[in-house]
Amino acid sequence: MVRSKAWILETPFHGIPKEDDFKLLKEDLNDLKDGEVLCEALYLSVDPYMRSLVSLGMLKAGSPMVGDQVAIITESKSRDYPVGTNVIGRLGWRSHTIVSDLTHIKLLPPMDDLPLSLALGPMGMTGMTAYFGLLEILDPKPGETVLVNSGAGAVGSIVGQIAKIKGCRVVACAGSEDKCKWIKEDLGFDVVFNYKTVDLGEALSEAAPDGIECFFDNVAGDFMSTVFPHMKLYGRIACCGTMSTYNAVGPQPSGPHPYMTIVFKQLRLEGFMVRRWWGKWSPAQVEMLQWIKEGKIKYKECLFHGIETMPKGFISLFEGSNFGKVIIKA
Ligand SMILES: NC(=O)C1=CN([C@@H]2O[C@H](COP(=O)(O)OP(=O)(O)OC[C@H]3O[C@@H](n4cnc5c(N)ncnc54)[C@H](OP(=O)(O)O)[C@@H]3O)[C@@H](O)[C@H]2O)C=CC1
Ligand SMILES: CCCCCC(=O)/C=C/[C@@H]1[C@@H](C/C=C\CCCC(=O)O)[C@@H](O)C[C@H]1O
Repeated sequence: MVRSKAWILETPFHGIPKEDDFKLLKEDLNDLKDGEVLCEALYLSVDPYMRSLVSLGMLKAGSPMVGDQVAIITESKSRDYPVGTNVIGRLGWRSHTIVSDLTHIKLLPPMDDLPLSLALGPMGMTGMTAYFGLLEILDPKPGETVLVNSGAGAVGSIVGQIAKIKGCRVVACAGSEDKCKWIKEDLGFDVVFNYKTVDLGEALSEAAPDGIECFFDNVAGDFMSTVFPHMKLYGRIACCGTMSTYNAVGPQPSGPHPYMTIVFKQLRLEGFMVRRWWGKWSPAQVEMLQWIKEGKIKYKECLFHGIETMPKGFISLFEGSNFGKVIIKA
């Protein structure tokens, strides 16, 4: 008999999630039926969207926490997935899972000798978000200025590096001096500032006196409103996420938004969900693997140890204490 540990949402979040909002349950799993496999989590992902699922009413009190994990098959009654196979799947915040519908798991992308956890970071959902959000939505040209916020995060750090590969000038910001040092010195972004300690408008005027062609926005809210006047004519904005609003309590802030600037500068804003390019993930992963092996894409992981630490890892995303991709090693 296998005992699984599984996190549920006990109390819907109010503001920034708290450890008390979660509850860890223990469940005895049944024996496998024909066609089923038993997955044991190796690495689990925590991501900002999990917070927004509560605001959207998609996660309620008592719901199992959702999310991707890299797992190993430890028991199998399926020929397609023998014992020892590594897989990735949206299996939730749980240590062991019986999978009956095998479309819920997939083989990992080819990763050579890279750590398996990268299938949740640069080789996985966050890396693909950076890849497609930048290349498909913004389509930056060599010499153009690309601005990215949350620049030391899982998505932002990859956005900036791909923009550098494409010959762009990268302006990025992050919320601590350590993060700024990493993205400036190790990742080679051109202009970096700590948005918490500067006047954002002044920092942008200084960083991009001729204006910004491409803005990859992970934050939205006042940050985005402040950026509009610094955009160039026909500037492009990829709306990737809204870190500044996920923990908002009550009605969402309504502005001010410089709408006239959007019209006058003929800006293009486009929201996206990375699954739009699901069919193109494989070649993108091949290119990402190559860039990582060539040292053109560097990555940082913020590792938490033990499934018990999942709420802590998740909360770190909203405290800004994470560096790169937050991963829980089971
Ligand atoms: N559209 C899509 O398909 C996808 C969108 N996303 C979005 O991409 C964004 C980045 O995700 P991800 O890279 O995983 O997360 P990160 O690794 O960037 O972690 C979140 C970071 O956001 C910053 N932050 C936290 N709270 C605030 C706040 N109130 N205002 C401004 N910044 C804040 C912190 O960095 P700092 O120290 O710089 O403040 C924190 O470290 C999110 O908005 C996410 O929802 C992610 C995946 C897919
Ligand atoms: C729901 C707000 C999402 C904010 C941006 C973001 O981080 C998106 C991440 C997606 C995530 C979406 C999960 C559920 C969305 C709601 C249901 C649905 O339409 O499927 C997950 O799919 C990985 C990222 O693509």
